[in-house]
Amino acid sequence: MNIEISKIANLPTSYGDFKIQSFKQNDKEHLAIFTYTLPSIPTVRIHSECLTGDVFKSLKCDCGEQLDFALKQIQKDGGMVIYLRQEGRGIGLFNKVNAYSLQDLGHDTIKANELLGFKQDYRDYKIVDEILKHFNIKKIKLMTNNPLKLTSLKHTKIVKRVPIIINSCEYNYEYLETKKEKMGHLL
Ligand SMILES: Nc1nc2c(ncn2[C@@H]2O[C@H](COP(=O)(O)OP(=O)(O)OP(=O)(O)O)[C@@H](O)[C@H]2O)c(=O)[nH]1
Ligand SMILES: [Zn+2]
Repeated sequence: MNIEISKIANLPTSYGDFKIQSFKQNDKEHLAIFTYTLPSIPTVRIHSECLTGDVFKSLKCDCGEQLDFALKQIQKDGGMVIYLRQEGRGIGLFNKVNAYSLQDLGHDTIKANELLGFKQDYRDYKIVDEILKHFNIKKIKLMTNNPLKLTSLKHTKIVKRVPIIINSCEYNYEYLETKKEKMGHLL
């Protein structure tokens, strides 16, 4: 895998002080955001980009609140957010907006993808192993509810799953139900 690795920079945030490093794979510029001190078994959040949720605080999904939860918890416990540029479960922002438009007509998140000719999920997590190897991290506590993520790492041992549960609201209720019933999320 051909990866370009940036220098490390300080990233002071409203959550506290982090460091940031970018890992460039083809045209994707992924990020590791990590605490100054990393425990021997750090808490890691693998977060897939969701511009609408992460930046604009959309209530259609739980991404923004999950990122908020992860940054708070990781600032406290020590660890890393690996921010993967796999917007819309890999279909990209433009297609996700088209999928949202179909969801406005009553289709769920999976059906909307299918109506556009896409599978439900295109993400892959190989780069995560490479990023963790770069930091010499061999064991992690993984913050997720997604069972696919728990089996996605080949070089890193997940010693514990840390649930990341966000309260549902009227706008994301169906999305969370679909994740639980059709995608097997541990909610
Ligand atoms: N195609 C599509 N992508 C979506 C939709 N809602 C959120 N996403 C994307 O889904 C990704 C987040 O996936 P989730 O299933 O919410 O969570 P996860 O990362 O699989 O699992 P957790 O680790 O438990 O959070 C991000 O890339 C979002 O942009 C949607 O309705 N359609
Ligand atoms: Zn989202």
